[in-house]
Amino acid sequence: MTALELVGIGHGYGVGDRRVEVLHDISLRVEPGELVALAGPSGSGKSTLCHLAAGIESPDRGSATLDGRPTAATADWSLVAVVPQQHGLLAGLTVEDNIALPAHRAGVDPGEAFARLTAALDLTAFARRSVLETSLGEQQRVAIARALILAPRLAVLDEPTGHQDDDHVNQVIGTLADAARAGSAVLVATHDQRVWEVAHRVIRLEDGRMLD
Ligand SMILES: Nc1ncnc2c1ncn2[C@@H]1O[C@H](COP(=O)(O)OP(=O)(O)OP(=O)(O)O)[C@@H](O)[C@H]1O
Repeated sequence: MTALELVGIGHGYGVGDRRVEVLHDISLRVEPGELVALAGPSGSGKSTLCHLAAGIESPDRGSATLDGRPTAATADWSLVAVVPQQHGLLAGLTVEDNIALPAHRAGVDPGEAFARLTAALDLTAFARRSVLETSLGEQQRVAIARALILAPRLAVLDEPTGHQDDDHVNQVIGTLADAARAGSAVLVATHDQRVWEVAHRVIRLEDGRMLD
């Protein structure tokens, strides 16, 4: 069964003279176990499509569904987990509390997944530190670990290698590939060719339209 299904998506911002149409007639499926990369120039609409796919916003036209339900109605990290460009971490919490938050909210023991993800993403050494005392690259990996801790049905990640050096890029890519192998549908907006190379498919956007 298709996990994520986007059908005829159109979306824009603003009203009247200031209205900007950003996405035009986007249809896309991401199956469980599939890693799909979303490529395209700056401003082509990748982040907007991520927001719609993850249900952060509802599309003006068309539909975005996960297992047949609008993603916008899904406030459950085991179904849809997101790594936004700004990471969205809770500044008052430690690294480990940020990562474990979805598990704690769901009443699930973060145990094995927490240990696996913190090791895979090189986060173990400073797990007890406040996220305010970590680098941007470390914060990005914390957000990735948090998104994957409940092995979500759908993970949507916006430029998840953007703040990483080569070694950590490889760790991030390996972690995303593992998540897909474990059955998540993974959608990644990225300029990073190294992510395109491991993706099952690369979808290209230009001026808000999908290229063939
Ligand atoms: N809240 C908003 N209000 C008005 N315009 C917006 C808003 N958010 C995005 N846009 C515009 O929508 C277009 C697509 O933006 P989007 O962030 O989706 O592109 P992107 O492909 O992710 O770019 P980048 O690679 O630079 O992150 C851009 O022209 C942008 O200026």
